[in-house]
Amino acid sequence: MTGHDHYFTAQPASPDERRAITVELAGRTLEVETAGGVFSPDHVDLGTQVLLRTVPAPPSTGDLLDLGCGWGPVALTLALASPQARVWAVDVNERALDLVRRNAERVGASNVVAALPDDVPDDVRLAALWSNPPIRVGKGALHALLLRWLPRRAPGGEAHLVVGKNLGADSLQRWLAEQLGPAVSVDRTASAKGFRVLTVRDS
Ligand SMILES: C[S@@+](CC[C@H](N)C(=O)[O-])C[C@H]1O[C@@H](n2cnc3c(N)ncnc32)[C@H](O)[C@@H]1O
Repeated sequence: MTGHDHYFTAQPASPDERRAITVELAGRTLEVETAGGVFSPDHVDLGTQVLLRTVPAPPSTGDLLDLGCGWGPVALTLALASPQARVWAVDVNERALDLVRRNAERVGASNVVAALPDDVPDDVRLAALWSNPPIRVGKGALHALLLRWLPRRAPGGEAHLVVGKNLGADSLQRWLAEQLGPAVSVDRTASAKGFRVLTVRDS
């Protein structure tokens, strides 16, 4: 991928090159489809693994969000863990949305809704938000993204974000705490393999 072909563009220029990989998600061995031009196409990213291994089980019902779904490891985990919930798999990359749709069908997760950010109805309130967010879009865009979605938590809804220690996890934690104010806490709930999980919830 070149500097002009990021995985976070709507239509990546790099060859689609579909491939099947075998992954462990939600305690199951699954074959999923990935492609060039999406994030971490050959394996479940290490940061994503830290998120999935350390965060407690998601709520069993309500609207759950995987913010920046890529080919779908987080959304598929949420959907298989909580088959009664509705799982929004959101990304700006249309190739990623195509893959997550196909992967949900492959693993029998009929509760995944793949959507562009603007296609999630405004009245959806999130019982949980899990994300390996797109740090590489730059600080301004990342901050805007988080301030767009974190306030959409339902009362009691928790957000879990995995961020590399070297990619500004600690400064992001401080910034979120300042922005979100005293009604919300931003805690470091896990630290492993060079990643931190930040949890945002009502104080
Ligand atoms: C670090 S990757 C994580 C992908 C996937 N969740 C995983 O764990 O493999 C971040 C994702 O966020 C997406 N993204 C970038 N900007 C976004 C935005 N404004 N809204 C939603 N998703 C975005 C990227 O396209 C990318 O797929």
